[in-house]
Amino acid sequence: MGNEWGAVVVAAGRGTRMGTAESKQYLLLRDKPILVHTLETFQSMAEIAEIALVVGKDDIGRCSEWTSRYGLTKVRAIVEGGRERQHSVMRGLAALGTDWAMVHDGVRPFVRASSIRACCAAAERVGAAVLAVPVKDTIKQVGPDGLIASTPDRRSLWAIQTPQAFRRSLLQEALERAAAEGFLGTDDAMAVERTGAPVAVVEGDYTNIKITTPDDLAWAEFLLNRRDGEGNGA
Ligand SMILES: Nc1ccn([C@@H]2O[C@H](COP(=O)(O)OP(=O)(O)OP(=O)(O)O)[C@@H](O)[C@H]2O)c(=O)n1
Ligand SMILES: C[C@](O)(CO)[C@H](O)COP(=O)(O)O
Repeated sequence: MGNEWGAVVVAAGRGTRMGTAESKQYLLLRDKPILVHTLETFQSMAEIAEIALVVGKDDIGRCSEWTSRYGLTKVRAIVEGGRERQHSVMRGLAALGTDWAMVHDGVRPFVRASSIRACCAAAERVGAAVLAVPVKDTIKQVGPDGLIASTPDRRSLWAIQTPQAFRRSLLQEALERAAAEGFLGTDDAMAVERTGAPVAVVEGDYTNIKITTPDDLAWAEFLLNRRDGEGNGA
């Protein structure tokens, strides 16, 4: 990781699967909102020059207040998100000034600094890289009839996480092309993959969970206590 990096942290989702009145990225994990835990890891890394935070329009005010309260000086822009995650990423990217950009979910507070570094280093070699872990379960493709259609070879299956790291121009052009062609991906790499450019997969770890459903909150408390005993992997 030899270049200066910017990070887009997307947190403009509504958290419908969590089912809480408060959006999940603002739920307290011990003493601080989940989003603040996430931002602190990026803030702490010398290689990261700036952060573009993407949130809902009505949350810009409180996020701005938190950046002061928690010393998140690298948050250079807080921008309003879009309808889908991909739209939010595009808006965040437009607010970054660096030639290298990574995208991270605001609801993945347990990513390790060492994993971020490994992902960015791979992107510097290949142009694009994502963090991921090998799947542990057997995965089936299931048809609309509820019957198994196929069983892909597990050795080639990885569960994809964030951050996803890119030469900024590569991601920007890929996202613009996806938008022009009406393509919506569930992660950032998908836009790049469809241009034919290579994307490296970097093994991360299973604790980099995306807080998605209520069960994940108990797991998050456990991981936070454990991390306090270990440091954040810097
Ligand atoms: N229009 C959107 C949708 C999602 N996200 C962000 O993308 C990340 C991953 O999305 P997900 O876990 O699916 O979050 P939500 O969309 O909030 O959840 P749900 O799908 O349950 O509504 C989250 O940090 C979320 O805030 C975003 O910035 N803009
Ligand atoms: C980008 C991502 O976190 C990779 O696992 C995931 O695809 C986001 O998907 P979601 O549908 O927004 O949860």
